[in-house]
Formats: sequence, C-alpha cells, structure tokens
Amino acid sequence: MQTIQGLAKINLTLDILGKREDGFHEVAMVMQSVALSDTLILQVAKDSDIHLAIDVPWLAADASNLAWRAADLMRQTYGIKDGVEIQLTKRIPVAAGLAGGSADAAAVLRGMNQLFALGASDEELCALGAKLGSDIPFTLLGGTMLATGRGEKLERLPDMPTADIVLAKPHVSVSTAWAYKSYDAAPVTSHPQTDQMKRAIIDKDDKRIASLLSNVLESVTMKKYGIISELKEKMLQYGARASLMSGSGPTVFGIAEDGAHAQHIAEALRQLPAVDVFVTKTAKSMRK
Ligand SMILES: C[C@](O)(CO)[C@H](O)COP(=O)(O)OP(=O)(O)OC[C@H]1O[C@@H](n2ccc(N)nc2=O)[C@H](O)[C@@H]1O
Ligand SMILES: Nc1ncnc2c1ncn2[C@@H]1O[C@H](COP(=O)(O)OP(=O)(O)OP(=O)(O)O)[C@@H](O)[C@H]1O
Repeated sequence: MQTIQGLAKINLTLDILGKREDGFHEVAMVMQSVALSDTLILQVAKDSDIHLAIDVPWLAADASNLAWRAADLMRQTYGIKDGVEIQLTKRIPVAAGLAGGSADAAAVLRGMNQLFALGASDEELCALGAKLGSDIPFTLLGGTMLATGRGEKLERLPDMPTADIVLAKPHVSVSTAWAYKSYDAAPVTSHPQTDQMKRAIIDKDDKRIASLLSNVLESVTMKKYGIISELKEKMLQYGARASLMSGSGPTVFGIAEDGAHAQHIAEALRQLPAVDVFVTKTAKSMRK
C-alpha cells in the first residue's frame, strides 16, 4: 500500500510569451507548492481493473478523472497486468487554478512507480505526466521552480523562504482552456519580471518576492469575475504583503506576515458570501 500527498500549487508569476503551433501557449512561470493537499492511497487490486473511489460525490470517479488516466497510462507504459485501487481524499478545490487534478495525477504516477517497484526516474515520470497535462511535471517534483515551454520544462530554484499563505476560492469554476483562449496580449501592459523574481528567490528576499507577484491571466479571469479583485483588495486591506490570482483562477492567494496574521485575514474573508478560505504555507521540495 502506498499513501501519497498531492500538493497544490500557486503561481508567483505567470507570463504568456506567444501562441505555439500545437495550439498551446508558450509560458514563463514561477511555480510554488503549498501544503494544501489531496491524499491518495494506492493498493494492488484483486482483479485487473482500475478502481477509483473519491470521498466527494460531485467529482467523476471514472476514466475522465486525471488520477484514473494516470493509472491507465502507467499500466500501458509498463505493461502492468495487475489492477490498482485508488482512494482519493479531495481537499484542493476543483477548477480553482491550484492544479488539484494535476497533483492527483502526479501522486498516482509516483505511487504506482513505488507500488509496482518500476524504478522509473523522475525524468521518465515527468515525461509521462506531460502527456496528461502541462502542470503535472511540476506537481511531481514540487518546491519552487521556473516553468517554461507549455509549463513542462522545469528549472529548479532554491526553496523560497517559508511563507504563510491564505487561499480564497470564490464559488465559480474557471476552465483553463477558456482562460488561455480568451487571452489578448494587446491591452496587457504589465508583464511579470520573471528574471527578477528568480533573483529575488535566489537571494531569499521575501519582501521583493511579494513585490514581484504578477499574472497576465488576471486580465482575462478578473474581467469576468469581479469577486477576484474584491478578494485581492480585502487581503491587502487586512495587511497581506501582496495578493495575486493563481493560474487561470479564480483562487486568490495572499502572503501573510505569520501564521496568526494568516488566520486573521482568513477570518475576515470568511465573512464574505460564496468564498472558501484556506490557511496554508509554502511547501519545500521533497526531492533535491
Ligand atoms: C494555468 C496553469 O495552471 C498555470 O500553472 C497551467 O498553465 C495550466 O496547466 P494545465 O491545467 O495542466 O493545462 P493542460 O491540461 O495542459 O491544458 C488545458 C488547456 O489549457 C490551454 N493551455 C494550457 C497550457 C499552456 N501552456 N497553453 C495553453 O494554451 C490549452 O487550451 C489546453 O487545452
Ligand atoms: N482528480 C481530479 N481532481 C480535480 N479535477 C479533476 C480531476 N480529474 C479531472 N478533473 C477535471 O479537471 C478540471 C480541472 O480541475 P483542476 O482542479 O485540476 O483545475 P485547476 O486547479 O484549475 O488546474 P490548473 O491550475 O492545473 O489549470 C475539472 O473541471 C475537473 O472536472
């Protein structure tokens, strides 16, 4: 039996550099793992099927689920005859910009590698993960990374100084494909300073990291959902060092001064209707 945590991510920066021939967008993003996680328990099944059980009824536990698809890909790639039972406990909000589905897929790739003693390297697992989704290689490795290409090319950065993070997810779901499709570079005048963010992380300069948070997809998702700007403003009003939308949204994260301050911001945000609030921390890389 293997128990694996799939960690959520936030984007400290997200820049779109252009459209690619394969329909995806060329990106440059500094990604950061946070401790908020889903739990996946994997066991060899008695039969030769994939069995996925999820603790919430509203998420499809069938072949459309990224955890199921990751298990299928592992079985096909390595010729595994046994089936696998996957128990998924969901805590990361869905379609939130936090890479929850990717984290589950990554946990299944890693979990099956161990369960069936396949000996696949991180590089092999990342290459498989990239077939299922652009964020999966990052969620496999975690920590602080610069992601380029369509998000699958990774450069490890030193772990950023641990920060207390508040996540606020309004009750709207955002499709990543829709956000990229709707992106119009023309009116976007402010782009992330990716190299400066890298430098700030290398220098462990947490104030500068906060001052450089930037995401061009805010121009798409914030225009449609006014609640995102409200959440950003509220976080700043309650003293967050900085706040930003993560990924394609709609989740907004704020960097607090410490754990007590994060709780204070969270309490204020919980007064708002139709918002789920989580207090977490940045998570360090599990592999070096
Ligand atoms: C928004 C982010 O979460 C930021 O980390 C990622 O860029 C999205 O990663 P993801 O959810 O793993 O995305 P994928 O499952 O690979 O792609 C979903 C859809 O988003 C669009 N997409 C995604 C990544 C990318 N670099 N360019 C794109 O245009 C494509 O239309 C694609 O069909
Ligand atoms: N295991 C899973 N957990 C969550 N969503 C899943 C899973 N498998 C498939 N999905 C589908 O994937 C879609 C995106 O969900 P997810 O929570 O990964 O979005 P996200 O956080 O916006 O991802 P990203 O930040 O990588 O763009 C949802 O519409 C959901 O139906």
